[in-house]
Amino acid sequence: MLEVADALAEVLARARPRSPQLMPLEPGNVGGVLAEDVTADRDAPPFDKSLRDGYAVRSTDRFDAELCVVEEIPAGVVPRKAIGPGECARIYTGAPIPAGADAVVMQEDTTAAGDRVRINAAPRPGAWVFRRGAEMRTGEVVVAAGTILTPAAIGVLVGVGRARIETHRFLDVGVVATGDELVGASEAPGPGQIRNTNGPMLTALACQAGTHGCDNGIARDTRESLRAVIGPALDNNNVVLIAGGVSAGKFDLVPGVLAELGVTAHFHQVRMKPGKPLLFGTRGDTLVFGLPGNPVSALVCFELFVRPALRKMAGHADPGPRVVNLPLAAAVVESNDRPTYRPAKLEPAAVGWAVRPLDGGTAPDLRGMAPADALLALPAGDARYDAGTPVRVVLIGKQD
Ligand SMILES: Nc1nc2c(c(=O)[nH]1)N[C@H]1C(S)=C(S)[C@@H](COP(=O)(O)OP(=O)(O)OC[C@H]3O[C@@H](n4cnc5c(N)ncnc54)[C@H](O)[C@@H]3O)O[C@H]1N2
Ligand code: MOO
Repeated sequence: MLEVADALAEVLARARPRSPQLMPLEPGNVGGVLAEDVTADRDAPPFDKSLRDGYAVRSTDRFDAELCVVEEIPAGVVPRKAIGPGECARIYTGAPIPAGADAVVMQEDTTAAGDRVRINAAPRPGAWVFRRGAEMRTGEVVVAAGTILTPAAIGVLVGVGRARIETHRFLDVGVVATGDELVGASEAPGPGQIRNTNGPMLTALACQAGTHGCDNGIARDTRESLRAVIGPALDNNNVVLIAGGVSAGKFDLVPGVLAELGVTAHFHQVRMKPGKPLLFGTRGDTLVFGLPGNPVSALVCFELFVRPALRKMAGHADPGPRVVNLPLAAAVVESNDRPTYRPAKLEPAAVGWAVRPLDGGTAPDLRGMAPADALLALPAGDARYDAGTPVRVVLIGKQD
């Protein structure tokens, strides 16, 4: 059986970044990855700019007498007069500094008297002036290829006049839930039935990972039904997530149906708990994950294998998962023959952060997983970990 690290390497080796595409720059690009170097089309700020409401002055002036206010300069207005000795201009935040002036005195540090003003605190040269080009110079690369499109990066791109950018193509991710026992959210489960939580949950995970996640509904535990739902999902998506029907039972038909549909399986089973039955395959460039049906197992497999694959395909240099060492906020007792992942929550500690194990969250217990923002990654074996012990923690959900 494959170890988690080897299984992840196998997945990542087959998850190739998507080709770049010119796209309209929109707020919805947030979380994507820029695929080109973007340069500044002009200096920013484009002129020496006031950072305060106050008076533009000559820092070398004498401030023992009142200065004469020769002009008022709101933001958006071009100054017309140069400031000479004994003169100043009324100026507002964002307005261009007039010629001759080299500093701004905040209005709180002045006493106005008609068209004259007394400066109560002499400024240093350059005080409250944001120099032309201090943020960026014309032609300079301001957002490099590979940069994650944070809201601020989107603002910078808009600031240099970009209406379109090259980014990696969005991924289409199709989700298929399998099982005769499943009914939809609005239906009342009959005897032996449960609601389909995996479909919506995995679709939400795919959307959270910045893809077009699409819930393709429920396939029943027959070859015909599985083929009818999984076949089109394979045709129409870059990644297909199938939940359930991948372990050892008589009705676990997914591996056989995937083979019939032309999917090559690269591994089936990983030494981990939960999530052991995970199947990974490909058909052409399409990645296929046969996720275990237990909802927590499906979620853990998504975080450890699917999210990194989606990140790599979307152009992220670091596919993750992000693993940190943190002290436990409470003791944990674990006994297992496989490396184990348990739901946990990060919390501030006296110094830095700690990780608190959550109750429940075993393979079928999705409720216990719902508040988690991390997984404790505990090695196989019997052990008690006291509060304060550093443990490996996998951060889950959206990281950037
Ligand atoms: N003899 C063995 N039995 C099992 C093994 C094994 O190795 N040998 N593995 C166990 C492990 S570990 C897991 S995890 C499960 C996974 O089984 P499957 O992937 O085949 O999933 P199912 O049997 O279809 O379902 C398991 C469980 O999850 C519920 N389920 C399924 N789909 C959904 C859904 N969309 N929403 C909510 N809940 C769902 C299903 O009703 C079952 O209770 O197998 C163990 N068995
Ligand atoms: O390993 Mo399974 O995924 O525990 O329930």
